[in-house]
Amino acid sequence: TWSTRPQRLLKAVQKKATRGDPQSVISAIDNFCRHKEWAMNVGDEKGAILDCVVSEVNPSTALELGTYCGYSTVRIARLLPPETRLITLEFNPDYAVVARQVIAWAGLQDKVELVVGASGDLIPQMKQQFGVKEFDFVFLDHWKDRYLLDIKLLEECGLLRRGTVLLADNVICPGTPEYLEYVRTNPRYESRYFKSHLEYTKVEDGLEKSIFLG
Ligand SMILES: CCc1ncnc2c1ncn2[C@@H]1O[C@H](/C=C/CNC(=O)c2cc(-c3ccc(F)cc3)cc(O)c2O)[C@@H](O)[C@H]1O
Ligand SMILES: [Mg+2]
Repeated sequence: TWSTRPQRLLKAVQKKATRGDPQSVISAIDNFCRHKEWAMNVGDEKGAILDCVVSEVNPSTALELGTYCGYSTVRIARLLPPETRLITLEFNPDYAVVARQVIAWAGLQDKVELVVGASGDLIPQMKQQFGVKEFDFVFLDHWKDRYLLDIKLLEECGLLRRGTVLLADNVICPGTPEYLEYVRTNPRYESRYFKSHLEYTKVEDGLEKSIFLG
């Protein structure tokens, strides 16, 4: 039976990275995607911007929409202080199986709660089932036509507070026009574009950082 790209990415991590060393996991994935097979991880260039924003926010509770192979999960979780946690939502069980092993290889499983399911179903459960009061930071990197729906849902569920930072990947490529329009025109958000490139390419892409004003 043929392996999938996420399974081949995981093999590269287990071969090249050191257990318990998140940076070596990040480097192994970036090398695999740059030299072997492109994959839709946020990558090293946009990843450095992600690192800066996460470090600046220093979130107690963070949410990631779209785990995929766990690359950005590792990038975020490695920066979180003890007793803080990252909840990451992934609806493809096969991707979740790979991501759990990538996160474990990095030694970050105690900081990360990977939940298998659709964001639209899981976000309304965050308070009751997952004991979340509110999120300090949200990274959006799932289906691009879900970004706007899901931040409206987060608003409705009272999961955003004054100062919550939303960081959205791929606002140029593949693009998230409705989301961009909303966060840039809605007075309840203060938005800023970080110009970068599509992971592992020279194509323009960028991250949109939006602060919820309450
Ligand atoms: C139902 C809501 C919901 N709930 C929970 N999990 C969900 C979900 N909807 C999706 N997922 C999971 O998230 C991941 C999908 C991510 C989607 N990402 C891109 O499409 C993308 C594409 C390019 C690109 C491709 C080709 C090009 F030529 C250029 C650019 C670059 C990028 O950085 C990209 O992120 C998968 O794990 C899904 O299972
Ligand atoms: Mg992306």
